[in-house]
Amino acid sequence: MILKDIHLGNFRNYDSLDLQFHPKLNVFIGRNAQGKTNLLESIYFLALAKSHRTSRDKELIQFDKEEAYVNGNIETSYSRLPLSISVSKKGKRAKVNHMEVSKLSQYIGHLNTVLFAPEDLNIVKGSPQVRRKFINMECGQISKVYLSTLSDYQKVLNQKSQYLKSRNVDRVMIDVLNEQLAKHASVIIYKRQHFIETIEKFARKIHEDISNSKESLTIKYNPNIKYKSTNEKELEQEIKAILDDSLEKEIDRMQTMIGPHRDDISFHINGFDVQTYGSQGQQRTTALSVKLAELDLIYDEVGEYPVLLLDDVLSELDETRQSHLLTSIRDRVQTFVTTTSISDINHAIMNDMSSFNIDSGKVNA
Ligand SMILES: Nc1ncnc2c1ncn2[C@@H]1O[C@H](COP(=O)(O)OP(=O)(O)OP(=O)(O)O)[C@@H](O)[C@H]1O
Repeated sequence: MILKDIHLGNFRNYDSLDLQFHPKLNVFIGRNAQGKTNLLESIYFLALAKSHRTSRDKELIQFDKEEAYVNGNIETSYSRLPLSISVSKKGKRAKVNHMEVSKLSQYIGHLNTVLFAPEDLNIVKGSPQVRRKFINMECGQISKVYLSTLSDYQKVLNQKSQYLKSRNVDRVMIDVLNEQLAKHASVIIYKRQHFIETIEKFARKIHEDISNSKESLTIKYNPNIKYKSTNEKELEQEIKAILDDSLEKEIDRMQTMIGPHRDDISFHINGFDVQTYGSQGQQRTTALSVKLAELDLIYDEVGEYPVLLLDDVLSELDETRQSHLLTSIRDRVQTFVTTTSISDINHAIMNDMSSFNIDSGKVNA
């Protein structure tokens, strides 16, 4: 999938902008606060009808203007499609092939993107909560069953928490809730395990490419419930038994203590834990590889690679890693990358890409 061009109007610090893109690599170069991330954000907005930086759409509209819009043409192996999205005080309007759609769900999904932003480093460095959120989002994208089971699990878990906080704990009720929790937990654990195996396969290959085969990445699932079962039905019974065993402790502490809401994953390079022992560059490469594995997941799902948006990743990687990243990815995936300096880009790559110099919301191609 390729984004051929884009047209912005009153979007952030861009009054009006028309750009034609390179099918492989596009580099947005500029000093701080000139509009590089704004441009990536506009592509993200064109794809998903929302920003990756803010939940308040109004921030996208240029100061003192009424409406912001982004238009673009995408090309897949079998079609060419104009997309258009705008935001004003009245809300958002989206068009596919010049036809307005009544629901944004009819709009989203035509342009697929994967974005890597500096805060994605938290997948490696952050708390288990950040990693669970990452797994939930990724698993949810490829499995509707996962999403609905997770939501059911959370509802029952909240109910159980309420019961555990009451003075006279209703054990019969908790037993019923534990049965439901065991059923949902077994599905969640199985899906997570499968997802982590899949993502590890892709991420390991990407990490190997970026590190020039010097590092071998593994991803370990660390479920909170240490189970032995080898199928989902057995697992459900095993979880129920574990929950029964923990009941007295949970009543004592007045909180739920066991289950996939306390799961985590860990990343290892050549056997060592990246969060504890990895250098900045290794942590960044790991986060990048894990996030870029999404490219392959989407390819498996829809048969086309999404476009890749890389915000401010080059400065943290040495020249070898940068050039391996850009050369291994751009032949498969149209890539957009921001950087403060052209010297960050390897010379061999510069012959086959487009660069855009960005200065106060103006662009020189
Ligand atoms: N709604 C808006 N209207 C006008 N200008 C805006 C709006 N929102 C942000 N800006 C301006 O956009 C600029 C920031 O752009 P952006 O975040 O793209 O920077 P950048 O080039 O990626 O910088 P850095 O290298 O520091 O990350 C700031 O000057 C900010 O004032």
